Amino acid sequence: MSIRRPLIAGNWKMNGRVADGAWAQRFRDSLTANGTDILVCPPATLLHLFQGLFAGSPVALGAQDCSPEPDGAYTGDVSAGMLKDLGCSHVIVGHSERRDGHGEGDDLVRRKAGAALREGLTPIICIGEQLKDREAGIAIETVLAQLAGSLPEASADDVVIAYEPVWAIGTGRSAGPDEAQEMHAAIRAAWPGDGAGRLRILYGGSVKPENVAALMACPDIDGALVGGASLDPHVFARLVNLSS
Ligand SMILES: O=C(CO)COP(=O)(O)O
Repeated sequence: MSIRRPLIAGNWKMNGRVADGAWAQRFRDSLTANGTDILVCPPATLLHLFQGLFAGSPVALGAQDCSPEPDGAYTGDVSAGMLKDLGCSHVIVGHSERRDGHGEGDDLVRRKAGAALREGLTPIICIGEQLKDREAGIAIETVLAQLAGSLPEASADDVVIAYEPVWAIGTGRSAGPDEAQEMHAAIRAAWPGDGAGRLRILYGGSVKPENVAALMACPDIDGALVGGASLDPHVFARLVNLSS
């Protein structure tokens, strides 16, 4: 069991319509009181709607990506300041679906995280190895190299790290608690400077109500970044309720 306050974050990815606003009330109605921080990251198109729906609730709002630049002539991009304006407290950066699908590298991820920090947002910096890296026995060094390249200068209180092994995302094949714990401990040990004990490290990749408790029982797993299982309000609430 982690000594840090748990954080469960839902990443809706490119899913959701305005008509899904009813999700918020169903989710809130299914939550039981507990000591877990809760974050929902809908697509950018729904942030304004969900800002209103989560007002006065324990559910925080996050975005799935941001520009590394401040406002300006960047067609199609969304700045960290715009996300702050919509009530976001967090933003995911460096998700593997952006690294692999959009060619984003560590340097860009670090600049995005820096832009988030400058606006007072908490970046959730995603790192994780491919299956070929794990099979080659270089999972830990691969992930620690990503961490070193993706991390802006920051206090451990101001960022969240999400370890998401690419082979576990959307596959139904979660890392086992021992595999995940080993990586989380390595990430914490590699944290530069002091404050490593305060750093929150989330696990992501096929987290479900059925496996969340075993993952959360690990000392260095402080929460989860949840994709598919966050789309159903009752399933996600059950997962949150089981996390602390
Ligand atoms: O990518 C993820 C969260 O960011 C994990 O997705 P799944 O939970 O659908 O495997």
